[in-house]
Amino acid sequence: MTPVLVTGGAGYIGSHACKALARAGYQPITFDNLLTGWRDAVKFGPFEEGDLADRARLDEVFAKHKPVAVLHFAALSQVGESMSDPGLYWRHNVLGSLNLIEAAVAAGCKNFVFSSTCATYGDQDGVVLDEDSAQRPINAYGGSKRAIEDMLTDFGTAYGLKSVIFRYFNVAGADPDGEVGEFHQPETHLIPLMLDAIDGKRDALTVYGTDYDTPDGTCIRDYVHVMDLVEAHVLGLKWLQDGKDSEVFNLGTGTGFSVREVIDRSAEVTNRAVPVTEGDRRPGDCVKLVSGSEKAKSLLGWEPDRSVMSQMIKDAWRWHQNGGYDR
Ligand SMILES: NC(=O)c1ccc[n+]([C@@H]2O[C@H](COP(=O)([O-])OP(=O)(O)OC[C@H]3O[C@@H](n4cnc5c(N)ncnc54)[C@H](O)[C@@H]3O)[C@@H](O)[C@H]2O)c1
Ligand SMILES: O=c1ccn([C@@H]2O[C@H](COP(=O)(O)OP(=O)(O)O[C@H]3O[C@H](CO)[C@H](O)[C@H](O)[C@H]3O)[C@@H](O)[C@H]2O)c(=O)[nH]1
Repeated sequence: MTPVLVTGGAGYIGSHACKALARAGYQPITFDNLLTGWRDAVKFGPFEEGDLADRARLDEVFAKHKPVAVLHFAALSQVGESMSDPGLYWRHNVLGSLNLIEAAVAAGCKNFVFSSTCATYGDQDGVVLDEDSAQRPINAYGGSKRAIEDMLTDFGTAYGLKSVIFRYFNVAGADPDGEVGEFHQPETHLIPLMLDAIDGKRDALTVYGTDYDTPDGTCIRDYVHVMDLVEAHVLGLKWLQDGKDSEVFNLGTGTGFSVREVIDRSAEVTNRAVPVTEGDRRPGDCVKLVSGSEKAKSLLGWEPDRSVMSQMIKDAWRWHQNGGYDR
C-alpha cells in the first residue's frame, strides 16, 4: 500500500479521509497531537503521536514511513477563538504548517494536499465565490489559512513542491457506517450543537444573529457532506501523483442554507422540536458563504452525491445517537 502522511488524522475530517484513503489502496499514517482529536478515531492505519511544532519528530516520521504525499488537516479552526486570540492562530497554524512543509521538502516528499477554507474569502456582498474570487479574510483563522496557501505557492516556486489546496465550505454529516464521526469537545458547529439541543444534552441552540441582511435574518452557509469532501481528497492526491500542476479547488455545493433553514430541516429529519433561543451575532461570522464549485467537478471529476441537507443531518443524527469516542 502506498504510504501517505495525514496530519490531523485523529480529527473529524482527517479520520474520514483516512477511511477513504485506505479504501482507495493507500496506507494513511496519522500524525496528530490529540489536541482536538481522538486516539479511537485512528482506525485505518498507523498512529504517530506528535506536534507540528516538533520538527525533529516530523523528520523522524518522514524517515520511518517515506510517505509519497502529505494531506494536511491539522489546525485550530474556531472562528470565534481566532478573533479573541489571534496570536494563537498565527503561531499554531502558520508556524506548524511551515515546519511541516519544510520537513516534507527536506524528505523529498513533494505532493501536498492542504485543508483551506472559504473563510479566506471573507464577506463579499453575497456573491457566489469561485476560486478566482479575491481573498479578504475577516478573522485570524481565515488569515492564517491564506498565509499557508501563500507559503505553498512560494515553496512550489523554490523547490517544486506540488500542492492541491481545497477551500472547504461548511463540512457536515458523518460516516454512514458509524465508524467515525464529528466529535468536538467543546463543540462549536451548528449541526452537532443543534442535535445536542434536540436530544436534551443542552438547553437550546442559540441562533447567532437574526438581523443579518438575508431573507430570514440569519447567516447563510454552503454545507458539504464529509464523505463527499474526503473523496475529493483522494482525487486530489491522484491528480498530484499523475504529475499535474498545483491547483486550488473550492469544495461546496453552490447552494446556501440559512441557520433557520438548517433548524427547520433538522426538525423534519429527526421528527423532534429544536429548542432555540436568539442571541447576538458571533464576532468574525461572515453573512453569506456560498461556493462556486464547478472546477472540482470538471477537473477532478468530483461528484458530491451525498451533500443533500437532509442526508447530512440524517448521518450526523445517527452518529450522534450511537457514536462518540473515548480518548
Ligand atoms: N469542519 C469544517 O467545517 C471545516 C471547514 C473548513 C476548513 N476546515 C479545516 O479542515 C481541517 C480539519 O478540521 P476538523 O473539523 O476535522 O478539525 P478537528 O479539530 O476535528 O481536527 C484537527 C486535528 O488536528 C490535530 N492537531 C491540531 N493541531 C495539531 C498540531 N499542532 N500537531 C498535530 N496535530 C494537531 C487535532 O488533534 C485534531 O485531531 C482543519 O484544517 C480546518 O481548518 C474545516
Ligand atoms: O451555536 C451556534 C453555532 C453556529 N451558528 C451559526 O451557524 C452558522 C455555521 O456556524 P459553524 O460554527 O457551524 O461554522 P462556521 O461557518 O463558523 O465555520 C466553518 O466554516 C468556517 C469558514 O467560515 C471555517 O472553515 C470553520 O472551520 C468551519 O467550521 C454560522 O452562521 C453561525 O453563526 C449558530 O447560530 N449557533
